[in-house]
Amino acid sequence: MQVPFRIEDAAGAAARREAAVQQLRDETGIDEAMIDALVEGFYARVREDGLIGPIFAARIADWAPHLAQMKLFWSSVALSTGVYQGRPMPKHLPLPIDARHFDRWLEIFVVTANELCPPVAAKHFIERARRIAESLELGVANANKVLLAKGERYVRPFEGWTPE
Ligand code: HEM
Repeated sequence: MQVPFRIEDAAGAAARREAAVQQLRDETGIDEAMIDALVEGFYARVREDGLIGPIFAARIADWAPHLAQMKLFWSSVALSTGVYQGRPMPKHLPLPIDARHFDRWLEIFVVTANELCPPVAAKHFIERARRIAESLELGVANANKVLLAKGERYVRPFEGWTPE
């Protein structure tokens, strides 16, 4: 039997989503200004980094749209606002990266989050960053025909390999 669509159901769902976002804001203290500062501060450091900076530099000519996307991404990830509509996985699969790059990415992220955010917010961001980094690393390994066991890291086999 088809259930008739009711306007008040949709309104109720939207209100519940809004309340859940508000609860996350209240619990973590995270807001758009904090996300802006984190994203700007993080990528300023990334661009200076000798290992991962060149990988970004080779692909991102105009940083403004990338930073804008990353602010939406972190709003969706940290506050469940749903404002990011992209798919990060396919963007990372062709990159010349492995465990060493993910470790450096996370190292910079942890330092930046701890510096710019209060402890509860930093912890919230960092937990999510770790989880996503792990899933991206699994995906990158898979794309290179390597199936990682739980907890195993992806290290590219060719020792002389350097990021382009
Ligand atoms: C080894 C570490 C990483 C490197 C070198 C890297 C590099 C890049 C590059 C070059 C792009 C732009 C790709 C393009 O537009 O074609 C990109 C996009 C993106 N990255 Fe990463 N990334 C890394 C790790 C991560 C992690 C751990 C996260 C999340 C926690 C992340 C989130 C994103 C997102 C959301 C986008 C796509 C934004 C969009 O929709 O346009 N990245 N990354």
